[in-house]
Amino acid sequence: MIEARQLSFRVRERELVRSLNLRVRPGEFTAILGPNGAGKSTLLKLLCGQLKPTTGTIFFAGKPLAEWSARDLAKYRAVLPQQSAVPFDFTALEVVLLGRSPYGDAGSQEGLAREALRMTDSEHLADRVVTTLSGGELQRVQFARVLLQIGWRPVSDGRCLMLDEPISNLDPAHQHGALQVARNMARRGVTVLVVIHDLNLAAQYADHVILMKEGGIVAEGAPAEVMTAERIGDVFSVHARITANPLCEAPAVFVELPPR
Ligand SMILES: Nc1ncnc2c1ncn2[C@@H]1O[C@H](COP(=O)(O)OP(=O)(O)OP(=O)(O)O)[C@@H](O)[C@H]1O
Repeated sequence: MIEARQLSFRVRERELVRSLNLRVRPGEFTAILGPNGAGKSTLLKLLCGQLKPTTGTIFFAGKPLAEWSARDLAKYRAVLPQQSAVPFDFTALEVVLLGRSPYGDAGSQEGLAREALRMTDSEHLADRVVTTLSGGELQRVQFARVLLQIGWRPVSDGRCLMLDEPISNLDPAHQHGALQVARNMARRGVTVLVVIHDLNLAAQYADHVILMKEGGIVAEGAPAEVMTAERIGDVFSVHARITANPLCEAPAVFVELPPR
């Protein structure tokens, strides 16, 4: 469970996140949506502790973030940033094993690391040097690393998986594969928070969506409640139409640019 109260982040005179209050619940897949520059990544960086808020407090499992030790925090929440630094010359398996660093047992967890790679359809990449991987392959390997960090056994402590655009480099099959894994993690009790640009995939996989604009939350709730044509049109500066997705019980969003 993640909670933020009166969260703000200011750089010089600009408020990138403005007085946000939010709760991200365990057992749910929560998607953060919004246009470029809305503050989604900044919010995620604040929530995971990478940035220090200008005002406000963040709680993990009811305890203020400032009171968590770095090691306990690393066991409680795993973060996949938009761009992860690639350790020079590491193999994919070694990168995934970095997910066990907080536990100090990477040497004995090769089997689990291979399972994490399997979950992201990347087991065949295990012995490849990561600097030679394609963008999508590397993104799947990094996803496997955070899966190993948080684990996939059912949990009752609401530990968190925080993913910033985890499917930006993936083909459609792997996009669905990664989002299915994230949803399955939520079903096992994990608090799953995902920044995502694809409105239709968000509608299909998220239990709860948070729609951001200019550093604030415009609306949040179930996808069908939040993703109205008027709201999507306003937030993204487009003409939007919403219909039923023929493949599942989710809204399907179509947009075009308004005439100039
Ligand atoms: N350190 C900084 N100094 C000044 N401006 C910043 C800083 N960090 C972020 N910004 C600005 O704050 C705004 C929000 O950035 P953020 O990365 O959170 O947006 P985002 O919603 O994740 O966008 P995108 O969809 O493009 O990834 C942007 O306009 C960005 O240029």
